[in-house]
Amino acid sequence: MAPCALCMSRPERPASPSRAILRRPKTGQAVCRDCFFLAFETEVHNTILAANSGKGLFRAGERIGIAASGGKDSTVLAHIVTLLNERYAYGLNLYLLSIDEGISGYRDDSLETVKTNAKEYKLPLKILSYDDLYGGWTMDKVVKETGRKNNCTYCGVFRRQALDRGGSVLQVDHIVTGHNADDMAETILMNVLRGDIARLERCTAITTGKDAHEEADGSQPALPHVVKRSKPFKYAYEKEIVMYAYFKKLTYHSTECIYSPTAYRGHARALVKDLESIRPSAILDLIYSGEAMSRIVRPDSKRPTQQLCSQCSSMSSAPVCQACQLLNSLNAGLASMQLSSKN
Ligand SMILES: Nc1ncnc2c1ncn2[C@@H]1O[C@H](COP(=O)(O)OP(=O)(O)OP(=O)(O)O)[C@@H](O)[C@H]1O
Repeated sequence: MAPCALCMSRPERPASPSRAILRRPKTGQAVCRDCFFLAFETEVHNTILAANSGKGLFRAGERIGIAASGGKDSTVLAHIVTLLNERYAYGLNLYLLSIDEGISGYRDDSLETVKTNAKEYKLPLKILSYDDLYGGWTMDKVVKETGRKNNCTYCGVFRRQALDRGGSVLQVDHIVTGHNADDMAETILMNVLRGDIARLERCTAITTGKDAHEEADGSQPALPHVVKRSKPFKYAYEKEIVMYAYFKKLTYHSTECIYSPTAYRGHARALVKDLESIRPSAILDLIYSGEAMSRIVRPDSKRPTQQLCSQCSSMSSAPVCQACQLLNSLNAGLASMQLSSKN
């Protein structure tokens, strides 16, 4: 390959620049390994600094739970947040938080990877399981009961709540997830295709839950503390995350979930990948379009009032939270009927 484009573009251009060993999927530049690492890390750092209208993603002293599944995205996330926290002295206290959904032959293996990562990065790890949290309803049992059609709905709703509960156990202020630019583009596309424009604000935001329950005068209401969620990889391409993990030789689990993806998300994913192969900027363009559309619809969209779930006391937009509604239908043996009547 040619000389590294980034070495060549430096003001103190080296006499013998390194040879490029890869072409960046995001920019098309041919770069050497070290410049790729630095560019990728710096872009994530810049995303962190610029987030939330320039206020930044983190505050010094925050306790951060890194949602770690053992897959490529969250493994690279744990590596990079640890590295940037040291390099730029963010002053964060980092923890790994994993949810065992009870998917044998998949999550049990990937959690072993998280345990290895916890040792490698010297981070405390907390694992919570659906089995314990949801009265024995592991995903293996849910799938037996409901079939393969709606299983991702159960898993997604349960995981969201499980991460919140894990956040409370660890007393973290903030959970970061490994959702990447491809995930964002997919979700935006799905919401647009469903005509669900009101959801764009939430799905394009880098941080959700932030100050969501703060009163207009700045005082805090009597509701419990809401753990913020952020996506530092919002603009990071999946292909670059994979390359980073590969060239850094990070330990991660590379098997796809045996129950995913759902048909609709699978089609959206395939469409995004097709568009990316024709025009790599399609992923970022979709995100920018989603952000722009969400700014336009924001004045009309009403946020549902938050309250405590009457069953489990977690935050909810309805008297009974979605996780408890799903759990109730499972316990009553009505699971497949209720979800299919909604679809
Ligand atoms: N079981 C889990 N425990 C903790 N965090 C999870 C778990 N599953 C998913 N997450 C978090 O949600 C993010 C997105 O999950 P999803 O299943 O969509 O991702 P993925 O693209 O396969 O990510 P990864 O490569 O990190 O597994 C993950 O990067 C991780 O931060």
